[in-house]
Amino acid sequence: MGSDNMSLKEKSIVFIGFMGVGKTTIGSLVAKKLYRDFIDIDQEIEKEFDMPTTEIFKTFGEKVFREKEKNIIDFYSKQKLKIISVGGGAFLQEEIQKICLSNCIVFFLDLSWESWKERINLIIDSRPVLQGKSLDEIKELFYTRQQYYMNHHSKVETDNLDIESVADNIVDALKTAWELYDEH
Ligand SMILES: Nc1ncnc2c1ncn2[C@@H]1O[C@H](COP(=O)(O)OP(=O)(O)O)[C@@H](O)[C@H]1O
Ligand SMILES: O=C(O)C1=C[C@@H](OP(=O)(O)O)[C@@H](O)[C@H](O)C1
Ligand SMILES: [Mg+2]
Repeated sequence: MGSDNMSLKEKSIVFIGFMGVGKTTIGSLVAKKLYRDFIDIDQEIEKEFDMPTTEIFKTFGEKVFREKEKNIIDFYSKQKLKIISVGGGAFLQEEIQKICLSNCIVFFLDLSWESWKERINLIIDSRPVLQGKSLDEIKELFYTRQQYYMNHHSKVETDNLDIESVADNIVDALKTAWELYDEH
């Protein structure tokens, strides 16, 4: 496996990080700025099941969701020039980590717990993993999950930055890397 035949510039970009850090919003904006296709893995899963994630969890269970998540990520991460946002639970699967890290450039969107908890109301209804949990339980999940996100190529700080600024920082970082490592 791997992507030895792909130049750095052709590699797809993958965004990882905890629920609500902005993977979908920022990924979509970065795609627009780079004139690339944007793929949100959750949206692809929802299209396949023709129902929202919360319904998929209720009807088929998390295991079925995770299997579909892996298959869709495997499909898109092997393609060139895509901007891909995966769900916050994707990197809990070692196989997904391996596929993304070997084929793509993986950006970890980092946000502190203090900033994250201000955002909870924006996402709670659409994230089945958070539902029925106390704030303390969510905090524990937040910190437990961080170890999986340590497997990345580049970390992006997002605290106190609006979506536009984060996306611009990512585009700048990519352009610098592409120039530095341009094989031609
Ligand atoms: N840098 C930011 N500043 C303020 N709000 C943000 C920022 N990034 C994302 N958001 C908001 O947080 C919510 C969750 O964003 P989303 O892109 O769905 O996150 P994820 O895909 O990581 O779960 C959205 O309402 C989005 O507008
Ligand atoms: O962290 C998780 O386990 C999940 C995160 C969600 O995506 P976002 O990270 O985009 O919210 C979505 O894949 C699903 O609700 C499960
Ligand atoms: Mg998302």
